[in-house]
Amino acid sequence: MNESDPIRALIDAGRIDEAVAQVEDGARAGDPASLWRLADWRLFGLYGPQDFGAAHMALAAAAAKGLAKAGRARAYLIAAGIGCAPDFEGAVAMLRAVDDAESREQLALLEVSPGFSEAMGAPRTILSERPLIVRITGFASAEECDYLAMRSADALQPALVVDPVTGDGKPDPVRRSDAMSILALDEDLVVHNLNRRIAAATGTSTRQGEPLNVLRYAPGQEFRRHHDAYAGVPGPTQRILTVLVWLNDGYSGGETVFTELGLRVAGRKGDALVFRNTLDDGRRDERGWHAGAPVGSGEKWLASRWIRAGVYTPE
Ligand SMILES: O=C(O)CCC(=O)C(=O)O
Ligand SMILES: [Fe+2]
Repeated sequence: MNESDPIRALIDAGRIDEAVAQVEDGARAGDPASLWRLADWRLFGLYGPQDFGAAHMALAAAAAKGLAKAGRARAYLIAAGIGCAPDFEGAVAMLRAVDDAESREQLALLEVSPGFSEAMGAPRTILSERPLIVRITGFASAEECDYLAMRSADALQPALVVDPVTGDGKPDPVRRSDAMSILALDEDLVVHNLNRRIAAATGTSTRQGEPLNVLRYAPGQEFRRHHDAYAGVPGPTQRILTVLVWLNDGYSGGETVFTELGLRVAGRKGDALVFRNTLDDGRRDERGWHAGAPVGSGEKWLASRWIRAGVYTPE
């Protein structure tokens, strides 16, 4: 029995109709916690249909009652264009209106982070023409890098690889690091701003990106030689591009090594590496095999985003 959360307790007991009725009654009465729960259910289509409009309305009502996290969540939906046209400036204005400690932190970070258009102006070095491998200097601000590492630290788990047969994640000696993914609805405006920049730098849409991963390699940990694209038939799920953002300095080893090209790249905090995994016809480019070399001393922190040929996060 879940004493602290009676709705959860009803659901766990299989009394779904009662739980739904209580949440709907609470929402109608303007109870912020019920509105928040209803928004979550409508966003994910739990205990009723997926309905982004209803989620927006519930979040707006909860925010009007003073629930700051509802205002922040709605700002993210507006930035990402979930249930509405994307409007980054409108989302920033909404965040400003929320004015709690977390929204102020996000706004301060947005102030010191490169914007969407500045992504195109950052200095680029072409490390390889085919496959295309480009290093972008100063892609992320130091503050953004610290923020990503800080907000991911608690959620880091041993990294998994996708089992090609079952599609499930499983531990594998290929990948020895800790990792976490920032799923779409856990994004905030700071993360979304980075994802927008990644989209701009690769000429893709944010919807093509898989969730941003944050990786932490301890001494001796590595990501052994692998390919980010799938070997099979090209299609919308193919991972056409990868973007890595180095989140820290101060470790030895840990270079990103393109084994077929004899190319070793040592990252600097805030720099990004963009590489194409596929040929023009969408098949895997066999020259794109790569590894994260073992870290010697210190910890290596990295953000990575795999970008698909088609939409990954549907609206
Ligand atoms: O850690 C690295 O340098 C490589 C990471 C990588 O290959 C990936 O995340 O797909
Ligand atoms: Fe990779």
